[in-house]
Amino acid sequence: MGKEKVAIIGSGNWGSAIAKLAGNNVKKHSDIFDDSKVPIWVFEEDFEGKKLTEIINTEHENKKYLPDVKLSENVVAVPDLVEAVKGATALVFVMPHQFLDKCLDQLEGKVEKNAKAITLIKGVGVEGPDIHVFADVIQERLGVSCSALSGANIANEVAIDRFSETTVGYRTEEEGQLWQKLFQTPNFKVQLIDDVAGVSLCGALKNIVAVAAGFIDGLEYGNNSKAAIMRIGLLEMKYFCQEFFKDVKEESFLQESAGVADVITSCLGGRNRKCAEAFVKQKKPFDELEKDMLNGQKLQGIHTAKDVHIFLKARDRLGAYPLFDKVYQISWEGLPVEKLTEGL
Ligand SMILES: NC(=O)c1ccc[n+]([C@@H]2O[C@H](COP(=O)([O-])OP(=O)(O)OC[C@H]3O[C@@H](n4cnc5c(N)ncnc54)[C@H](O)[C@@H]3O)[C@@H](O)[C@H]2O)c1
Ligand SMILES: O=P(O)(O)OC[C@H](O)CO
Repeated sequence: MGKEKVAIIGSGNWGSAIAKLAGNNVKKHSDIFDDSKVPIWVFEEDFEGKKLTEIINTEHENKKYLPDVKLSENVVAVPDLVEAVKGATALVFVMPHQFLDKCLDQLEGKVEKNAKAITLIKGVGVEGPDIHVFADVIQERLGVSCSALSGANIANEVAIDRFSETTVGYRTEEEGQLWQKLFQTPNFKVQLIDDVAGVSLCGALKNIVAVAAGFIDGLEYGNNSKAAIMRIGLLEMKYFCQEFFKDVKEESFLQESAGVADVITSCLGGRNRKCAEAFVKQKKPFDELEKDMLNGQKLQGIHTAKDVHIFLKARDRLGAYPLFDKVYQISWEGLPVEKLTEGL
């Protein structure tokens, strides 16, 4: 069997951080991976008068989305999506969830038959009463086995090698071990679990909880209130998974980084939290705050709150998830933020 050829699909804040790890690790495990080139698909744009791909390929740094972090020289920016995945057998999906569908439209029928994939995207796909995790969507649409990685992983901290953990929910143990080799470093510990849905859903739903935590910060209610939001949020995450995805594993919530640890880091330090605090304090809509505060990076939590609202409404189960619903009502329907804790 030939060596695995990696391609990274997405080059934002997390995509660039993970490209740094992967670019180094293919060299460390050159018996398994082709270490000559790790293509990273870049949605082309100009930055400071140059093409972003040109900056990445000459300065080995994504100056817009992950400044001051050097990427290994084998990480090569490619503006054409189909070109980026040509010949790749290990596909890493890591773009804001709102762009996945369009990418899959372009990739259908274009990936290697023996490829496998992993998604690092946090979100869910909803159509009325139907809900899907993205690992299943990618698997279905591209015909490749797709695992999921999620955890307490603020990209800027991982990128500068601060100790962190993450969880891979694998399809097969062998694939889990491959992804572990691609991402693990002495300071980025990759745990494996046979729970693609649990890992994926924790990553998506914690973003709703992080928005609620940001509202609490905006209201200046203090740490007891924030801890209560984290506890209630984690419980709603667990009930949701168990109600709608029967095979999720209990361990994913408390024993894995994808569960409780990601709730904590996101409620303390994430972008969803930060913008939700500003939503309360600056009284501006989220799309404006995203533009003002994130320099092109994207919020996931408010969109996931809307997706989950659509799904729960279609299933007539809104009443069972009051925190998720309050976040939706406040973010999208003008409910006063002071109502957040009422009835919880
Ligand atoms: N940043 C983090 O700390 C972090 C950590 C773990 C997981 N995640 C998850 O990883 C996923 C990707 O996040 P990120 O931080 O890499 O992205 P990001 O928030 O930095 O978003 C910017 C990216 O979106 C791309 N983009 C903008 N418009 C686009 C378009 N029309 N079509 C396609 N791409 C477009 C940009 O080119 C850029 O690559 C998200 O689901 C996020 O929740 C992020
Ligand atoms: O910055 P956020 O809120 O998108 O969260 C980033 C990561 O998901 C934290 O694990």
